[in-house]
Amino acid sequence: MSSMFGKNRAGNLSTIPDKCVKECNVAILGCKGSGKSALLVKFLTKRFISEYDPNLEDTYTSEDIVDQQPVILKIMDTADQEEPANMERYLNWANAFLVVYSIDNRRSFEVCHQYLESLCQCTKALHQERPIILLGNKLDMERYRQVSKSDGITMASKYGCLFFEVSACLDYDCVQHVFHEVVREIKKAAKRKLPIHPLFITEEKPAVALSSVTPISATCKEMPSIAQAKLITVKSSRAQSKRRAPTLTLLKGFKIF
Ligand SMILES: Nc1nc2c(ncn2[C@@H]2O[C@H](COP(=O)(O)OP(=O)(O)OP(=O)(O)O)[C@@H](O)[C@H]2O)c(=O)[nH]1
Repeated sequence: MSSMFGKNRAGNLSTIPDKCVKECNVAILGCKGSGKSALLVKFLTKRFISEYDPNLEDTYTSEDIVDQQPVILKIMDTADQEEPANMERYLNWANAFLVVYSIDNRRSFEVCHQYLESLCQCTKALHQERPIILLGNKLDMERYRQVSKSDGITMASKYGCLFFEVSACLDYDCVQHVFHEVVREIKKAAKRKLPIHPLFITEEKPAVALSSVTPISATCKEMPSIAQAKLITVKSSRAQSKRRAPTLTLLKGFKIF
């Protein structure tokens, strides 16, 4: 059933105008400590946190406006231990991926290589496209940089991803821009009539996916069975044209004020 659903959705995408693209599921991948949670919290609240429980996987929902169109962003903060695991599970759920490394940690960059390789292999096998953005985090740690910007660009080019460098603890606008780019990329993929939906749908059904700054263009991509992932809805004040960050309880068990 889920498989059929996936195919049907894919088939209908060509007839779906931009304004109907309402929902997208984004999985944030990357090794421990790369700053996935911090980036997500920054996007949701404009704040930077440094405390977290690294072992929990959660999914958050944010209502936002991208290019004057409302969108529901569901974002999964994954918690792989050391290396890519359970890629199928992610591929079954996500419309797009943010693959994160820390510019001051070479190992985290190498793990991204594994993620990108896995994602591309899976999406190729499934003949599907999932937008991917390669994201170098902790730009504020420039003086400890172990991964050059050109290394990031090269890897992104290789896998047909967009590429950005940001800092979760600095400028909010840059972080927001990345998430909005994901939405634009998903929209572009939908316009190209590519099947950006999961082949297997669980309770977490992406309605229609969505997703351009910078560099390189996207090529490969594809999805998780959000097993027991906790879903937390954050009614973003941004969606209501207010710039106040909401108070919410989320992120791996921590309270953010
Ligand atoms: N200097 C700096 N530190 C950051 C930044 N982003 C995250 N951190 C710190 O890096 C550490 C790991 O951040 P997390 O957001 O928990 O990383 P994660 O990828 O979610 O890690 P796991 O939860 O273990 O998967 C924390 O101490 C954060 O405070 C950043 O942009 N700059």
